[in-house]
Amino acid sequence: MKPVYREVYSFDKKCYERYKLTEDILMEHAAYSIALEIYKRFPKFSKINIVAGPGNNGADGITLARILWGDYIVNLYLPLGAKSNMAKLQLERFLALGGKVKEECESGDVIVDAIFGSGLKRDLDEKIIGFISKMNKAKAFKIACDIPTGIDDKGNLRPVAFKADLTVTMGAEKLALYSDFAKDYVGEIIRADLGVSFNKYKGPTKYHVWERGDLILPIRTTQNSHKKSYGHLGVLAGEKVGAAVLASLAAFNFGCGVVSIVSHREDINIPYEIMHTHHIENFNTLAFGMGLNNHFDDELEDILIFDIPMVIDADMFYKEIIKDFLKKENIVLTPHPKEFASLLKIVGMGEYSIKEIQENRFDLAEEFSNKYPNVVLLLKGANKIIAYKGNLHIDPNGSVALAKGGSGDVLAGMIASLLAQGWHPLKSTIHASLSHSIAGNYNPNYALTPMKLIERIGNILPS
Ligand SMILES: NC(=O)C1=CN([C@@H]2O[C@H](COP(=O)(O)OP(=O)(O)OC[C@H]3O[C@@H](n4cnc5c(N)ncnc54)[C@H](O)[C@@H]3O)[C@@H](O)[C@H]2O)[C@@H](O)CC1
Ligand SMILES: [K+]
Repeated sequence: MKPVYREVYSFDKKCYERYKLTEDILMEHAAYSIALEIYKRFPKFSKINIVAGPGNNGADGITLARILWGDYIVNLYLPLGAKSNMAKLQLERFLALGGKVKEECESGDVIVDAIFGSGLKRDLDEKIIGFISKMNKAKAFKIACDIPTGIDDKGNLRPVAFKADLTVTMGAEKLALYSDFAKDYVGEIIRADLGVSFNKYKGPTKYHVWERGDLILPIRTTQNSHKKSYGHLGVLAGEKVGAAVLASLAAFNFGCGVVSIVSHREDINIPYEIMHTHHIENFNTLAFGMGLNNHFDDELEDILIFDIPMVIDADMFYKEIIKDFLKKENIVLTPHPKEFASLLKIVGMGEYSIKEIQENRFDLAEEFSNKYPNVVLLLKGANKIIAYKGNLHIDPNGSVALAKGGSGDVLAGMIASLLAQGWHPLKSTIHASLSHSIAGNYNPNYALTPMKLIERIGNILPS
């Protein structure tokens, strides 16, 4: 698990005021850390094109040009000139070394984007959009300095962005790098230290990114146990029975001891390993909402009274009674953006389009979590956001292979499975999400079906 931040200005300030470092020292480290990646990856005299902007992101780029000059063929471009004091100073140093500023773009082995960083405040103008589109089309390895130009501090595109293979981010990782929009632009992310260790640089945060190595699986450790030691999950099946079947199979494959489908219908096909009942019985966990429609509407009041963990999904986010479930403990919600919009409307937190939800995912998830601190919210997306007690946990490990009907039912089943096995709701949600993401990295990425995904849950290797 690694910490990420909305902004790092306060940490830079700490470096200046408390640690007595200067902007010059920080910048030297910033540029050197990009140089190091180039030295590691490209032979001397490769052609490095650096496009630098007018501010200090640009100044990082000009500093890099100076460091590489003599070892590489360096082409420096300044489409907007050098305006900040540091940019001017770095340019002076570069020119003193014999460096030249180029006018016409040339092809190269590497393109470094140092146009705008954390100072991006408004949409890019036509000139820069043209530049970025040319840079994106170039057949070169693409490195973004701090953050790809065009991604703002919320992680939104303004309106286009540099498409990096590698982002070297300065000081600490920014939350914006983990927005759904940023996922196609950041490439590999490397953090650069700026003259003090990360431990001395960083501060407390409410934002955490979870990595593959953090995964905990429900490995059984006690031989003297039986099926009920691993919980009995009930999944309510409504109109679309398939959704409940997928959730049930996922839960069973992820370690739950017994899984039952509750359905009022007789005529449904249920896999052999899943039990079938007509009534809610002695379950220790319940999952419902997927494919439900109005099938259990008369019983939701009774379900409210059960004091067991519950995973609530899909159709439940369109029902007023959801408000009462939010008052309970041990509740996990798993909406996709459209369902989240409906949920926010029902609880009186505003009316949002799906686009607005996506542009404000972090803010809205955090706001919801502050209002309902005891509920675990998992907001689906390219990078899943898990919110609990006002903290955000981000799972960026998933892939586009998961963008398919049924993936969400599998995820809900996996979370319910860990709840049934006695795990805390937050821990259940984080590790089910990570497992879902890891199992969902599939080649070819168009061919992952929910049944294959369920099969793969059983093949994740413990780290
Ligand atoms: N503060 C520090 O101590 C350090 C800063 N560093 C670098 O400095 C960067 C931040 O520098 P700046 O604050 O100068 O900001 P930028 O270099 O990102 O932006 C420069 C200026 O461009 C203007 N601008 C914003 N959006 C624009 C748009 N769409 N079109 C045209 N102009 C626009 C703004 O006036 C802004 O101040 C970081 O991203 C990082 O790369 C690093 O050198 C490390 C140390
Ligand atoms: K940049």
